[in-house]
Amino acid sequence: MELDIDIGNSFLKWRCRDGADLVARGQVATQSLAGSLFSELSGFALNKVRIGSVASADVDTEVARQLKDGFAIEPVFARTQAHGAGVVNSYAEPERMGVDRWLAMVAAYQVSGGACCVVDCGSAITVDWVSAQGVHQGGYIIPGLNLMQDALFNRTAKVKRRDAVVTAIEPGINTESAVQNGAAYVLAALGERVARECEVNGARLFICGGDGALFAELIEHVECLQPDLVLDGLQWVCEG
Ligand SMILES: Nc1ncnc2c1ncn2[C@@H]1O[C@H](COP(=O)(O)OP(=O)(O)OP(=O)(O)O)[C@@H](O)[C@H]1O
Ligand SMILES: CC(C)(CO)[C@@H](O)C(=O)NCCC(=O)O
Ligand SMILES: [K+]
Repeated sequence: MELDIDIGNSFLKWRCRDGADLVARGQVATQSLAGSLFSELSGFALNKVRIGSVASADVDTEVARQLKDGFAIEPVFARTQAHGAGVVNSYAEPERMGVDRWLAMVAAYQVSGGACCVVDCGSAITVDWVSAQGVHQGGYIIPGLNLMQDALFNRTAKVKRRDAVVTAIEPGINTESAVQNGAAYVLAALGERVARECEVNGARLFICGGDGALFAELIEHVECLQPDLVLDGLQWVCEG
């Protein structure tokens, strides 16, 4: 059985498979990893554990410790490459690129076999462009929906966080809805631009991340949702 783990700044996501069959999956806040992370898997024999992490070294150490104690296995940590699985990185210092971006790009290119764009709507929103030849054209790193709102709550005197409202795209009629819908509006505008550029460039769009479903709905491209893109990339980057 193989366990794949994607550790982001907000959440750790994991998926355990036996061949092509899904055994179990889960998600836990990155801030609260103490305790037992993979209790559903206790008693199972894990043959392989692959991790892609953009969290702190302390977080990685804690996850590795739990895997060693619970399953007597050493995980393989994926690293961002200069090139691999048909994709060439644009960074002069590839190790500085978040491995989640690299994993998602590699998985997207493996699926599309042509030009593609990955939008990962997590703690941060990242947009990455890959050419038909697999060359990374570059990307964008943008504060995610929560971070956009936190910036306002933390850096203004009168915009205060109160109860969250249901996110919608309409102009807000109080502070809460103006802030929350403002973030959704930015996301929708970004999405419209990305979708247009995908059409012009003949690039296939891939959407993932905690706010990926919202993003896909806002731009009416739910067929582009690939929630496991980062996890999917692990098999290529750890074995390619
Ligand atoms: N139940 C939820 N609780 C908290 N955030 C949520 C929830 N559902 C969706 N989100 C959104 O999902 C985002 C986190 O998504 P995701 O798990 O993909 O991020 P991450 O991989 O941890 O982040 P990153 O890779 O950018 O460090 C949050 O910023 C928030 O906007
Ligand atoms: C941008 C995030 C936080 C998105 O998860 C992650 O990919 C990261 O920490 N990247 C490092 C900086 C970079 O990718 O250039
Ligand atoms: K992520």
